[in-house]
Amino acid sequence: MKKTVVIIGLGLIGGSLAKSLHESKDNYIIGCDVNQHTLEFALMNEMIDESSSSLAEAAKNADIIILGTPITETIDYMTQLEQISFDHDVIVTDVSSVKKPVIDKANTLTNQHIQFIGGHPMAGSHKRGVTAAKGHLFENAIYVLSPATNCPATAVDTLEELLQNTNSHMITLKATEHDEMTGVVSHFPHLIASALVQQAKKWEETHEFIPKLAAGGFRDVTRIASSNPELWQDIFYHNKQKMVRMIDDWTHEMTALKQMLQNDGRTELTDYLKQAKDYRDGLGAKKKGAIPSFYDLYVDIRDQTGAIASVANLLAEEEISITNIRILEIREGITGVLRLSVSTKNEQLKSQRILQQYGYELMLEE
Ligand SMILES: NC(=O)c1ccc[n+]([C@@H]2O[C@H](COP(=O)([O-])OP(=O)(O)OC[C@H]3O[C@@H](n4cnc5c(N)ncnc54)[C@H](O)[C@@H]3O)[C@@H](O)[C@H]2O)c1
Ligand SMILES: O=C(O)C(=O)C[C@]1(C(=O)O)C=C[C@@H](O)C=C1
Repeated sequence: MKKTVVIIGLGLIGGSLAKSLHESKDNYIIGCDVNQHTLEFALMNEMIDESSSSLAEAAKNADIIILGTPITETIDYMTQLEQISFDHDVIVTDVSSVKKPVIDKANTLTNQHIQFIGGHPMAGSHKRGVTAAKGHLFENAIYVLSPATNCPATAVDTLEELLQNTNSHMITLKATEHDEMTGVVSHFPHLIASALVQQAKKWEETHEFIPKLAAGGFRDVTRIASSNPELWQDIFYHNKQKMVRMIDDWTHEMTALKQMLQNDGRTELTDYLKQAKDYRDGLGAKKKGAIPSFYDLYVDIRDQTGAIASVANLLAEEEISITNIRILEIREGITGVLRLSVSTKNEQLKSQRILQQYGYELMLEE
């Protein structure tokens, strides 16, 4: 029997979920959003079967409700859902980047029909809104689930079954450990990226050529500073204790680096950089466990029309599937670097052989 899935908030994440869930004919998707254009876009692009402006109406018939809204709105919606008289059990999940405040709220709900499971797909982008949504956004990504205290295991099974459509890897984490870990590898880096951009902006006051020198390195490390400011202040706010602790850690780290420089500690500094490099290089090399492997190739390409398509076509002809593609640096008139990711070592080596045959210069990274 078809499952009725209500998605509230059809932006980048809610819209991407709508797209991937709608691909299965087993789901009937009802979309709700404060933005009328978003609903029209979602209907027109067949991301949803029906739109609704009434949460109560839509929720009544739902088997599963997904809150795809910013965290503060998600918590408000949980209060509203609590008031609805359901005549059957309904699974409610969210996609918020911070889990503790959401799970704390879920644990206070007394509506016996609500089975709450916190959710967080670990994929996204600096873009926002329904037009940025992609059906394959969560492919190979980690999807964290954090069930509320009284949530039955059968509800988790049902949600996992639904989310199979996303082709993500689901893992269960406690809210606090989730927030600590995402604090380190997601939230804090966003804060630092914005701080780096602010620093460059200040230096530009006395060095106006700075933006022209901002090449691959600066662009790589600050891409996420282009994310939605309202959304990110909400994430920082809801994870503020962890953020404050990480700012202290960071200050300590910077002080240590400052001392190395002031003391001419070149060996110490090399060791520090080497340790960081080894750890960073090892991130993609996990052979087992929940984190999928990615094998990267860095290909030199020229700044000319069709350069990327040529590389992609050569690999497609050999049925090598590219799991990620990124231009790291292209400057007018000279070569740039294309980073391609594939899923296995074999595919990486095969890609290397094919591209070298066609004269491409490249480098491999595991
Ligand atoms: N952006 C990311 O990379 C990312 C990744 C994983 C999880 N998340 C989480 O996903 C959630 C949504 O983020 P996003 O990036 O999709 O944002 P977004 O701005 O792209 O989408 C939010 C959507 O919610 C709608 N909305 C806002 N308030 C609403 C309300 N009161 N009622 C109904 N609709 C409302 C907006 O109109 C918009 O369509 C956040 O909780 C965020 O923490 C974001
Ligand atoms: O790729 C990006 O731009 C993201 O910021 C995605 C990202 C991340 O930090 O990795 C951002 C927030 C999330 O909650 C999950 C994923």
